[in-house]
Amino acid sequence: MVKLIAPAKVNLYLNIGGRRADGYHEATTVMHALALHDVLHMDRVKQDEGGLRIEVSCYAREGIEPLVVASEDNIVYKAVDLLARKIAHVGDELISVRIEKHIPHEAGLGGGSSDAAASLIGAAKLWGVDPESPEVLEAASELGADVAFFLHGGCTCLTGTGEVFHHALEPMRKTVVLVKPEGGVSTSAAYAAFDESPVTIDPEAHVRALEASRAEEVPLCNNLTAASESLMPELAEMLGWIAAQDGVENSLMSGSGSSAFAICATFDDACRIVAAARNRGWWARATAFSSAKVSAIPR
Ligand SMILES: C[C@](O)(CO)[C@H](O)COP(=O)(O)OP(=O)(O)OC[C@H]1O[C@@H](n2ccc(N)nc2=O)[C@H](O)[C@@H]1O
Ligand SMILES: Nc1ncnc2c1ncn2[C@@H]1O[C@H](COP(=O)(O)OP(=O)(O)OP(=O)(O)O)[C@@H](O)[C@H]1O
Repeated sequence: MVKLIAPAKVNLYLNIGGRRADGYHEATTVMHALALHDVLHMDRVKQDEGGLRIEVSCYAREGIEPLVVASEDNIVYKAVDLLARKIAHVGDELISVRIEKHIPHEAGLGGGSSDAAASLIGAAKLWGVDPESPEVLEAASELGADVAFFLHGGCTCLTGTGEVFHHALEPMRKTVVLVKPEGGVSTSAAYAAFDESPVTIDPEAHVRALEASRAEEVPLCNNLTAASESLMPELAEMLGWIAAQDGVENSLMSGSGSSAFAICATFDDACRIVAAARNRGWWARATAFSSAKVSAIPR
C-alpha cells in the first residue's frame, strides 16, 4: 500500500502564445504549489489470471462538488495504464486507487493533473521503478500539459506547452485565499475562446517572469482571463470582488479558471474573506503557498 499527497497549484504567470499544428498552444508559466492536496491510496493485489487490472474510485471531501467520472475515464487510470505500457510491466494483478478529493475540479487548480503525477510516483514505487526514470517523465508529459509540474512542485517556471522545466524559483511564504463560483471552466473551451480573441502580455512583464528567481518577483498575469470570462460571466464579477477586499495584496484567475487566488496580508484577513465569499454562495478556503511536490507519505 502506498499513500500519496497530490498538491494543488496556481499559475502566478500564464502567457499563452500561438496555436501549434497539434492543436496545443505555446505557453510560458510560473506555477506555485499550495498547501491544499488530494490524497491517494494505492494498493497492489496479486490475482490468479487476467493480466493487469486497474480500478479507480473518487470521494469528494470538505464539501467540494463530487467528480462523476468512470474509473477508466479517470486520468489516474490512464496514468497507471500508460506507465505499465512504457515499462512493459506484465503480471496478473489489481492496482486499486482510492482518491480523496479536496481540490475542486475544472477550477484551474490542476487537481486531475496532480492526481495523475502522484499515481505515476505511486505505481513506480509499487513496481520498483525509479520515480525519476525517463518512462515516468515521458508519461507525465504525454498525460497533459500540467502533469510534469507536479513532479517538480514548489515554484517552477515552465515553457513548451507548459510541460518543459525552465527553472525553479524560491517559493513564497504567504497566505492565499481560493474562491470559485459554482461550476467550472473546461480547459479546452477556454483555449478555443482564446483563439477567437487572443490577448498578449506586455513583453517587459514577460522578461521579468522569465528572469525571476523568487516567487515574489513574478508579475501576476494571465492572458486566458478574458477567454474564461467570456465562457462564465460570473468570473468577472468574482475577480473584481476579490481584488477589492481589504487585506488582498494581489489576485488573479488561476489557469483557465474558474477559481481565483488572492495573496493576503494576514491569516485573519484570509479567514474574513473566505467567510464573506461563502456568504455570496462561492466555494472558498484559506491556504498557503507551499514547496511541496507529489510524494509518498512515509508509513
Ligand atoms: C491552463 C493550464 O492549466 C495552465 O497551467 C494548462 O495550460 C492546461 O493544462 P492541462 O489541464 O494539463 O491541459 P491538457 O489536459 O494537457 O489539455 C486540455 C486541452 O487544453 C488545450 N491546451 C492545453 C495546454 C496548452 N498548452 N495548449 C492547449 O491548447 C488543448 O485543447 C487540450 O486538449
Ligand atoms: N482524478 C481527477 N481529478 C479531477 N478531474 C479529473 C480526474 N480524472 C479525470 N478528470 C476530468 O478532468 C477534468 C478537469 O480536471 P482538473 O480538475 O484537473 O481541471 P482543472 O482544474 O481545469 O485543472 P488544470 O489547471 O490542470 O486545467 C474534470 O472535469 C474531469 O472530467
